[in-house]
Amino acid sequence: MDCIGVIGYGHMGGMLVNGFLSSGVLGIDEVVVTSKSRESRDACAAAWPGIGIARANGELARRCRTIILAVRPQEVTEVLREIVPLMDGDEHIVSLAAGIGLAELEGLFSGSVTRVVPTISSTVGQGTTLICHGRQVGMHDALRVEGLFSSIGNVMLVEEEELPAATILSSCGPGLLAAVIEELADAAARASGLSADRALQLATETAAATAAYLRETGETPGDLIGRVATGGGVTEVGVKGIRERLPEVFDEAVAAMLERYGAVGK
Ligand SMILES: NC(=O)C1=CN([C@@H]2O[C@H](COP(=O)(O)OP(=O)(O)OC[C@H]3O[C@@H](n4cnc5c(N)ncnc54)[C@H](O)[C@@H]3O)[C@@H](O)[C@H]2O)C=CC1
Ligand SMILES: O=C(O)[C@@H]1CCC=N1
Repeated sequence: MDCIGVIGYGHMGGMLVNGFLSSGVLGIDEVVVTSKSRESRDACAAAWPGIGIARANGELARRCRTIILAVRPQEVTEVLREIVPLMDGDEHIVSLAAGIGLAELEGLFSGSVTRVVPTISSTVGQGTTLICHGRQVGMHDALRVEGLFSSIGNVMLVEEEELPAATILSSCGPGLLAAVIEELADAAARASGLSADRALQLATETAAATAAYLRETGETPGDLIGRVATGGGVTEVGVKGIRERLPEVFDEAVAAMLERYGAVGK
């Protein structure tokens, strides 16, 4: 059987297994998992009774044609060196590792390789998975991977040179926006008698509602600000301060992330 193997059952590996099985795109007998930590293997077996848990990465590689590497970037080389000698060569390696390029992956496995960048928001069926196929990937394998990830959210095909910036937006983005939501809520709570819990509840709901508004109306953020900020009113003084200071903050954050992106896994 053409099983899907998932090496690493951490945040991403766990999310993908849950998503693929919950959506029904894969059956329980079509997934094999390995993970270094005993706790995560036990958690997987408990969450999905009957799922294949391989004793070693090599065993998984012998059983599966599509192999998803959901280990940290610094662990990718070790895992590929371990499994490639045991593989036939017609497998499809799907790497989630941020910052590890196709050339590096193809240097370790000369067959079909795809880079995929999921997002934690696919836990709730939202957000966009980025997909970048290597030159060796045939139509059948490409469509299979795109179909798998479509079951947990949107997918976008990207060129490899677009991946760093696209990753920051789509995949790091939930972390960045969560920090913004937290800071906004904390500032409001500090300045008032509103409890921290209620401030966070309001800020979170407002973020979700604002994204829904922009998505559904097609308005730009500038259009929306124009509707909210009554002339001489409250919003405009806040937006003015943010527009003066945020570009520098975000330019620095993006520059730091791009620098780290180029160094991760080295
Ligand atoms: N967390 C995120 O939102 C995103 C992460 N990624 C990428 O996904 C990959 C995984 O990230 P996370 O799930 O956050 O990491 P994590 O640290 O939560 O999970 C890594 C898993 O790999 C296992 N592992 C480590 N060495 C292993 C080995 N030799 N054999 C088998 N299993 C091994 C660990 O036990 C752990 O379960 C990374 O390469 C990351 O760049 C990509 C997009 C988003
Ligand atoms: O922070 C990270 O390195 C991973 C890759 C993209 C999102 N999370």
